[in-house]
Amino acid sequence: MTHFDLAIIGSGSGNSLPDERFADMKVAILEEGTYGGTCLNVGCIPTKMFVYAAEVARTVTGSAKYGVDAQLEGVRWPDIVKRVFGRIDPISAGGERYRAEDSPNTTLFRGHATFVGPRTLDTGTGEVITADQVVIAAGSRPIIPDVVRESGVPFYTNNDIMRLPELPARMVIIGAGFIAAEFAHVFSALGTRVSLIARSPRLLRHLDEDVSRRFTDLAEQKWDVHRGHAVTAVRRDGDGVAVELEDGTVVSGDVLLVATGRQSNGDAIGAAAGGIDLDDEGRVVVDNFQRTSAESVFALGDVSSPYQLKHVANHEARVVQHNLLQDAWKDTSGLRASDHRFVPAAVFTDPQIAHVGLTEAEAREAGWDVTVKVQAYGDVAYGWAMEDDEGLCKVVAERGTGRLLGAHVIGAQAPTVIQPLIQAMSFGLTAQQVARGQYWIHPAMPEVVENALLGLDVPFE
Ligand SMILES: Cc1cc2nc3c(=O)[nH]c(=O)nc-3n(C[C@H](O)[C@H](O)[C@H](O)COP(=O)(O)OP(=O)(O)OC[C@H]3O[C@@H](n4cnc5c(N)ncnc54)[C@H](O)[C@@H]3O)c2cc1C
Ligand SMILES: NC(=O)c1ccc[n+]([C@@H]2O[C@H](COP(=O)([O-])OP(=O)(O)OC[C@H]3O[C@@H](n4cnc5c(N)ncnc54)[C@H](O)[C@@H]3O)[C@@H](O)[C@H]2O)c1
Repeated sequence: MTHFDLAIIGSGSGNSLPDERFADMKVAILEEGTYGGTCLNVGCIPTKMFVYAAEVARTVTGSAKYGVDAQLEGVRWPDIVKRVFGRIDPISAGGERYRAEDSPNTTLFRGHATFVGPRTLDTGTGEVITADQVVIAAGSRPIIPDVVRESGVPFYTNNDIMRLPELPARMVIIGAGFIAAEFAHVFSALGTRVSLIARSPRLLRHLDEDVSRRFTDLAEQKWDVHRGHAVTAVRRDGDGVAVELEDGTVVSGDVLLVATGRQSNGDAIGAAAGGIDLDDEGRVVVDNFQRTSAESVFALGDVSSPYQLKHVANHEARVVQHNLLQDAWKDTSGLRASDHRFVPAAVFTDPQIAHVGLTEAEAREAGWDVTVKVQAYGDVAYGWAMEDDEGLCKVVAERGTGRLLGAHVIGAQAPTVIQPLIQAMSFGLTAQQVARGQYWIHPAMPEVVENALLGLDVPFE
């Protein structure tokens, strides 16, 4: 049985752990799927490359209101796919080569890893290994509702939808969260008729209600949206698929995309044998230092985090990287802790959406004396330039003190527009300090943030 200093399950965020500080350690990386994990291969990066192409198409189809007449003559789907994966696949292959062939201290095991004892792993390749320290970075996988799985009808997830050989004429999407909203935008903008099935009355229902409502209204103008009903049956319909809802509606399409949430892979790593506790949802339980219940075993990213976001996985990886080099179970004084106070997220749909902190409802529920300002993109100069009648920036703060509690943006470049508010919250700046303690470039889009802050019920000089 080979012994390692460090074993890492998962080559997504786990791949970034061994840097020059680990050069003297004997490291094992265990990966069962495509090297580089979700974000690189089937998540953030390819989706945003498709989103960019979709936005180029939308710019053309929406140009007339600026007095520019243009027509979208066609979309070369195979070329779009080639552009995306022509860039990504070599990165994955290069990363794998680097670890497998060019890193003398690293051994790559290509199989499904499971704990068979404390810090003892069956690599899924016929070999069992032990390690002084283990990092579980095993990520998450799509949840497939029984009604879909048991139907036997072919369906796609984010794992394969981006490699369709041709652009489908009609697509049915089950789900109304991040992935559904992003792919609905991509395929619709490129010419597919998109039907979206939401079991809740609002799309992206976890977001602030003003944003979720605005998004739902706009989505209904572009897509065939069915809200508030569960799926009761899924069946083949010629070469395509028919999805039946509890109110009797039948929604048909050529392909079915399932986007109904993601489940931690913590349930598939033999956690009990490794002495690793899981929570009720199958996530690996970790403390602030990313330590699991098993001594010398850390976890990070989707396998243990409720956030399921790459910037969170990256942050936790930096924490684990530091803590691996300390005596983490004997002395916590030198350890780093993860900071989950203000985790932002963005949905790269149409329009883009970004948020950080509490929704208005959450802030009121938590007992804050809340002041809120909703500022329309269309009320600032850059919004005029864009003829924008969709976007808004909502800021939630404590009345009087100006303590920032949350920010919610829907509109062009929302993930960029919101960044000053993420920064302000992270560094403890008040609404007054952010609004009046700096210049805001005129007439740039962030003026929508400045005006939202100035509209709060807090004292400005
Ligand atoms: C379609 C989509 C779009 C997304 N877009 C964004 C975005 O725009 N911004 C953002 O912040 N986040 C986004 N995310 C979320 C982001 O991709 C994840 O939060 C992030 O990739 C998680 O990283 P990780 O390292 O925890 O897991 P992963 O990257 O999933 O890595 C886990 C690896 O472990 C391997 N593995 C699992 N179990 C085992 C085992 N037992 N043995 C061996 N190997 C194993 C898997 O094959 C995988 O390669 C998106 C996700 C999806 C699905
Ligand atoms: N831009 C980004 O940062 C980004 C993009 C994509 C994914 N992600 C991450 O990946 C995670 C997973 O994305 P997702 O969209 O699959 O999950 P999600 O949690 O965002 O949305 C799941 C959706 O599926 C619905 N749903 C669940 N079970 C259902 C069922 N049985 N029938 C019908 N509808 C059902 C839910 O009501 C919800 O609308 C996200 O939560 C996010 O953390 C992030």
